[in-house]
Amino acid sequence: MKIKSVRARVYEWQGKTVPPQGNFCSNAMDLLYAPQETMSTFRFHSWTVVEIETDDGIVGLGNVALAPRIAKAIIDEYLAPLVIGHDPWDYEYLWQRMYRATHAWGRKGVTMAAISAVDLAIWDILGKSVNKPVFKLLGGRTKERIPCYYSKLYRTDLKAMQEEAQKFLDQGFKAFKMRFGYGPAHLQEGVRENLRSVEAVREVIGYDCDLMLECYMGWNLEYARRMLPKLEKFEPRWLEEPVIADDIDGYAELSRLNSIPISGGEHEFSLYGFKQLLDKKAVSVVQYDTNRVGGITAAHKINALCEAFSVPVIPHAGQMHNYHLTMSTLASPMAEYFPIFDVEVGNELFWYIFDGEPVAENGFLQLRDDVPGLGLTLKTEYLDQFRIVE
Ligand SMILES: O=C(O)C(=O)C[C@@H](O)CO
Ligand SMILES: [Mg+2]
Repeated sequence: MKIKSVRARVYEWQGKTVPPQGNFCSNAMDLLYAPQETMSTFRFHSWTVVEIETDDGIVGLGNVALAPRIAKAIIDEYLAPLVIGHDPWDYEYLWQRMYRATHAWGRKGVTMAAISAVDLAIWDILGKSVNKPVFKLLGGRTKERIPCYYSKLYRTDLKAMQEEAQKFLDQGFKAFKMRFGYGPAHLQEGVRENLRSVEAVREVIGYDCDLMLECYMGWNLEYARRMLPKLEKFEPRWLEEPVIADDIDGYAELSRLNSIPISGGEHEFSLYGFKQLLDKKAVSVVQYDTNRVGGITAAHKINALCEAFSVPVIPHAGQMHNYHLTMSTLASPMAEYFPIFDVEVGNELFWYIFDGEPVAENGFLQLRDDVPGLGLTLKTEYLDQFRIVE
């Protein structure tokens, strides 16, 4: 079997968009002085879809959601020629070809995300070629089904957040992730607002459920140091990305305080990036995303590393490309789950592009044994609401 063609297309959402409310999520731009801009950078309304076809007619599907037009250009210009004509079963060799050929200017960020998309499509081909779901090629079923946590609860008014939490508590979720709306620029008033929001959500879900707190890199080390003791009483399962991804020493320092488990990794890349995080004991939970970190070839290795460090892997975003690794990895106890909503920030966009994503039931996800590959197909229902860049 040989790879015959690689096609990368960008799906750009043109349909109805719900404007995010309030200070919906702190983020790295918050430390700058123009707050209206900080929110406008926070959108993920397009996606790159990669289809790789083999000479025996199998089509594998991969995807990447970081800087989609740039990712497409990297795939078209650099990565496709490196894999065309090769046997997809030589996936490690192909991965190293892509990684090493782009190493001078790639390594992290959008290049690694583009490599991830090609690698995902290759793994989809492998599964389809032997009629097995990808998780069966990675170690098989380590759990009957995958526990997942509800991930939305953007910072709007507290009543609305409470109603949202109640609705999904009633649907059987036992774990929730909420977003902080405020950071250092919002001074003491923002500190109070942040605490109020956690209190409001805890009031609804109680203390028998897990609660995760997302900063999305919108704090700094000093602010995080001040916030940790104030948050302890709410018993968070983890505090996520309190500082920018490059401040690994900052993560390590916060982790050493032994106050609240610190999580991170959704903006880290490659086996080496995670080795650094683990060596420095920077995080208590690893959150790579397979469509950023280097695809399944890289994520599978990172899982082994995390197992050896006894650090759980709970990938960013959920979605099929991550669920197969979670299912096949004992070190991965749970998945993130973006619920189906109208398009807002864009975390929900994959529901509009793909068919085959499992819907959570009572806080659990199931993968089917009888669907080969990654289990996704392209949806046609919303096609007229996307601009497709060929
Ligand atoms: O789901 C997460 O962990 C994210 O960081 C998603 C991002 O959109 C912030 O909510
Ligand atoms: Mg996050």
